[in-house]
Amino acid sequence: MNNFKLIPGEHATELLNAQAHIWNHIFNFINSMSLKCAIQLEKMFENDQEERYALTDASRLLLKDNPLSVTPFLVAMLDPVLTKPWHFLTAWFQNEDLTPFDTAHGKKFWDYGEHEAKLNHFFSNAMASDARFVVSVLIDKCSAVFDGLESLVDVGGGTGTVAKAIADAFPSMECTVLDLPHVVAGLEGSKKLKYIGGDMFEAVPPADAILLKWILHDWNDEECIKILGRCKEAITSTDKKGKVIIIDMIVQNQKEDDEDRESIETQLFFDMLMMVLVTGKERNEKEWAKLFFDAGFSDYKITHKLGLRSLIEVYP
Ligand SMILES: C[S@@+](CC[C@H](N)C(=O)[O-])C[C@H]1O[C@@H](n2cnc3c(N)ncnc32)[C@H](O)[C@@H]1O
Ligand SMILES: O=c1cc(-c2ccc(O)c(O)c2)oc2c(O)c(O)ccc12
Repeated sequence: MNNFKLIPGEHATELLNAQAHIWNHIFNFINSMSLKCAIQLEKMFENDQEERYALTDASRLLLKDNPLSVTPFLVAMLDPVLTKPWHFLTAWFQNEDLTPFDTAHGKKFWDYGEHEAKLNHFFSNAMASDARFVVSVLIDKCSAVFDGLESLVDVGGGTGTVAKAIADAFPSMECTVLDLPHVVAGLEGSKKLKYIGGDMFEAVPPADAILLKWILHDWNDEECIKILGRCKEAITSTDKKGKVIIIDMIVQNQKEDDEDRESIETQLFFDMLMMVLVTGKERNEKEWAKLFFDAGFSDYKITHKLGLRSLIEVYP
């Protein structure tokens, strides 16, 4: 193997560029890890009291004390428990395990969370920080979605960040959070806000509206149809016909121009994340529509863009 030309002369420049390009891909994870380090050292992203410089919007979202901070999400996603499964993608493609998370840890994500307080805590904080962000935009920009509703159940509503904010903003609405018993254990409700420990695959309490924020992307089509079926029962159990309100991504179609490249790439990162941690995926509009009709709904309306996610109202 020592007598052939490794690099044909005329292609040397192209090959060196290709090598540099691959190096960039190899070390992409250094971006994530350096960001995590900077956050943990709490050295950067300080507000400058003397206003010599201004923070960008992105830096502001990394401030520890900003209620809308994305830092809890970063801390959870880059914890070794959630990065380890990526080393098991190849093994998972060749075995029968449900997810790479199972292959790495020997159990499902939610069984792990139930028994490991640390993951449960990181994950709850990550979800709550996003929930604060989204619900403030929702109440500010999309309040018409809640017009005329007397009751709402936030299915998989976690520790109740969204339901609490909705109950405060619309005092005539009765809000309920349904989540797994270990998630809502010990949480105190109020007159306008109830917590129910249960299983959304079994039953969803009746209401005018069911909210599913960041739920359906965690599950495969068959599982989603079951959840949506329970939601449909919940909004049609009286003679009043309610609606399901979904907040999740609608994967954009690839376009010719570069404008939406980063957005689509981020949506596809989430698609991979859902495959690695749980049994879910991100869906395009056609795939969403099929889910709704397969679950027995008759119509849907995509009303608002919430960054990379959308608000979808689904009608029985
Ligand atoms: C990705 S989190 C989304 C939390 C919240 N909706 C938000 O967007 O901030 C998914 C939630 O679904 C809950 N969950 C998972 N399986 C469930 C089940 N079978 N019944 C009810 N809730 C469930 C989890 O505990 C978790 O709180
Ligand atoms: O690590 C994750 C795990 C889950 C998840 C865990 C337990 C469940 O019972 C469930 O239904 C979903 O969902 C995520 C998610 O939805 C994200 O957007 C980002 C990360 C995750």
